[in-house]
Amino acid sequence: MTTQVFIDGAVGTTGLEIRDRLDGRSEFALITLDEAHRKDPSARRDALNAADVVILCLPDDAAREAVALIDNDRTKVIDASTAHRTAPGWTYGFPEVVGRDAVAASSRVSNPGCYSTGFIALVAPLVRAGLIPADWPLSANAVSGYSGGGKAMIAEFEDGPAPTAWRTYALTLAHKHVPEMQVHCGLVHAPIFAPSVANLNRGMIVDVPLPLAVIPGKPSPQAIHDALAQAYAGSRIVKVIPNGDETLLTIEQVSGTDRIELYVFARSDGSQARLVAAFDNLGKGASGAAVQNLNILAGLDEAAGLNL
Ligand SMILES: NC(=O)C1=CN([C@@H]2O[C@H](COP(=O)(O)OP(=O)(O)OC[C@H]3O[C@@H](n4cnc5c(N)ncnc54)[C@H](OP(=O)(O)O)[C@@H]3O)[C@@H](O)[C@H]2O)C=CC1
Ligand SMILES: CC(=O)N[C@@H](CCC(=O)OP(=O)(O)O)C(=O)O
Repeated sequence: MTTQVFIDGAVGTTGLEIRDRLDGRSEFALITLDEAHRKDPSARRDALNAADVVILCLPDDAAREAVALIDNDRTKVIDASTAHRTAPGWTYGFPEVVGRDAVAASSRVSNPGCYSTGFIALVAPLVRAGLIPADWPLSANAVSGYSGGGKAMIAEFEDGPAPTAWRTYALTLAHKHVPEMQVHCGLVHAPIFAPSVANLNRGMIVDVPLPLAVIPGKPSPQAIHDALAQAYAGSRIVKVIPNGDETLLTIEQVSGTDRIELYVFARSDGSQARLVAAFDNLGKGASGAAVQNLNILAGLDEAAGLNL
């Protein structure tokens, strides 16, 4: 059976990447709107209600509006925006963390934020395993390619005058991804989150420092690594990289892919560790994750069409 899919926001950064991944896939038929109608609420209402699955690649307000335009109980929604990531009635679309069955059974799936994907991949299994106490004061540093800011930021870096090489932001410590990080890791306190953007198109590294020697129970780096390896055993998308002799990790090694690599780097005495997630903000951080969720909603192999 062919699944009818409508991407609302199909010519934006995330939407175009989803179209690329669906190209040539006979399991899906795309409902499209031409340039004159792609923002027309009436045309969008028709397309939204004709689809079996809609993928919202829109700013938050437009995503809420799109959901309100759906007036049947058959159309399923995958929302790539921040609008519904902690909303009641929505399933957080991180199958490796919430369970594939939970996503498969849902008609409202919120696609995780890019930074949140890295943080939650690293932290959620460790809180669940009791290796990080739920009330531990966590922090995270991160760097993103500029495509993470969508068309406007791409234009700023590629067409604007003298773009910066690197900048940090969210200096009020209230980045929009913090609530979903806290909720989906089950943390008592919001993590301190320090994102930055570099002058490269795509790619993302999220880095969580852990002072193991002062955490109750003093978990060892090996125990942390083993808990992550166990949580993602068998996943073709979330890869826990065995401890090796890496002395460098580059953002380029994962950009252009839909996988996420998790690392545990530690001092030789085991007193401190850095948990690091490396992935593509437009891959597992957005469009790759949306296609994975679409595959699940359609009852297909979750990794079909992904670049792993
Ligand atoms: N880029 C990334 O790495 C990630 C993005 N996201 C999220 O995905 C969503 C899309 O982001 P992104 O693709 O980067 O953004 P873009 O700005 O690149 O694309 C958004 C698209 O939505 C269109 N649009 C805006 N308002 C409406 C409307 N009312 N009706 C129909 N179309 C509309 C825009 O039109 P126009 O072309 O005319 O501007 C644009 O094409 C956002 O919520 C973003 O936060 C999530 C994870 C990662
Ligand atoms: C570099 C950059 O600006 N990144 C964006 C996050 C991109 C993203 O993933 O946002 P959502 O998933 O929440 O829509 C930001 O920090 O706002």
